[in-house]
Amino acid sequence: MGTQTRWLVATRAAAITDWSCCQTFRKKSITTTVSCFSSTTRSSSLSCTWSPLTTIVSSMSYDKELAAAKKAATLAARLCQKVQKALLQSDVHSKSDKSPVTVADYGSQALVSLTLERELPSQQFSLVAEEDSGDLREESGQDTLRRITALVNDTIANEGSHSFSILTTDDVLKAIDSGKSEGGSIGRHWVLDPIDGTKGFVRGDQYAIALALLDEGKVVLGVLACPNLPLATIGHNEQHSSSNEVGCLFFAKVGDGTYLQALDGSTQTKVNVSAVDNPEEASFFESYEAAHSSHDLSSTIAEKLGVKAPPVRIDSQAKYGALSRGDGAIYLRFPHKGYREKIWDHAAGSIVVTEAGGIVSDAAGNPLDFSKGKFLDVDTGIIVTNQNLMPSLLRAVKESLNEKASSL
Ligand SMILES: Nc1ncnc2c1ncn2[C@@H]1O[C@H](COP(=O)(O)OS(=O)(=O)O)[C@@H](OP(=O)(O)O)[C@H]1O
Ligand SMILES: [Mg+2]
Ligand SMILES: [Mg+2]
Ligand SMILES: [Mg+2]
Repeated sequence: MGTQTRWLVATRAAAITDWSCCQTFRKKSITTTVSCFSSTTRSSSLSCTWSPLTTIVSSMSYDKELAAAKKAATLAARLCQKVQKALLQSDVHSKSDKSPVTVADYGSQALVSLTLERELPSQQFSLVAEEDSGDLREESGQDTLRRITALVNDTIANEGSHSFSILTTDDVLKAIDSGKSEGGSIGRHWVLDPIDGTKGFVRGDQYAIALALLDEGKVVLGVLACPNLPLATIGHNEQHSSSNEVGCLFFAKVGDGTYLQALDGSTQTKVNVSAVDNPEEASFFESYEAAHSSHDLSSTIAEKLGVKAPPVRIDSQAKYGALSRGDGAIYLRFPHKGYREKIWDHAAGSIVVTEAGGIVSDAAGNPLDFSKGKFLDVDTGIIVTNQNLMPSLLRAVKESLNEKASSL
């Protein structure tokens, strides 16, 4: 069975998997040794320079923050699983930009925001998140708001924790709206995509709850909960579990590597990006939705590079997670003209990949800058790969973009 077919089988199987089994919610104390990056440990042909600020940032432990983020993302994943299993057409709405939003996007955002505030009570809380409560405050949004409130209360009740009292619709609106921060280069900001890949979620395919922390404009930790992603590696690398289990939690902290554990909290494994250096042996990821990334351009780049395998198309930052454990070696993302990338679509994914030894840059080889507010201003697109392949990937991207420009 080809890689892509296996993916489709795995993701379809994931969608029909019964998730009613109880997930243990263990509070783990994470004992980690924080090491500082030096330019030699992450050397590459790209300008991956680590400023003194980065050194200061990487010397902090962020242990409490990571534990809170894992808890928040896991809880939100449970809510999403419940909704995806029983998704009703009436649960899916259109935002003003015509993109879909569901009760689970709102519920996930409310739960993450409430959990972070509860777990880190002494810290000033700033959250940059995708959703806002505007539509839920309209008369027409009242039923949906009640449904979201019930979902959030149910999920908290099933957790068995008594530290939340029953939430009202107002509490839920406030929790959603605490995601209105603008971010920036000063202080700490959480960055949340409550469901990344909403289209995939609605289709019954891949999606991710993506949560990251910025400190002075740098991503210092990231968590990606991917409830439908098989725990077993897909593609050629068979070093991970060979079970049919789905539900991955990837997490990374600056200077400390990237780890993967099952969403039910099983033992964690350190992961690394693929070390492949021959493009003929590499496979690449791209958006499932052709409207989100030019499949034609990716195909030209892959051909120039010498990649033989067909693209692996999956929704959401699950692509970053899969790449961080070596399922594929390249991720190409070329949005169509006029689209501006948002920080919540890449913050968690980028640290998950870089801490696993990979490189994330724009199409010109510049590192992504998360310090400018909600938007990521990237040159043309985003490319991700390992250190071996990046120089030739950059050349292939440059040539393909030049050819495209001269053909217009
Ligand atoms: N036109 C356009 N171009 C590029 N990107 C867009 C566009 N429209 C939306 N989005 C963003 O894409 C996010 C989904 O991520 P992916 O593209 O990786 O997923 S997919 O495979 O296409 O489903 C998706 O994230 P969610 O809204 O969280 O699902 C959007 O932020
Ligand atoms: Mg998104
Ligand atoms: Mg989203
Ligand atoms: Mg969206």
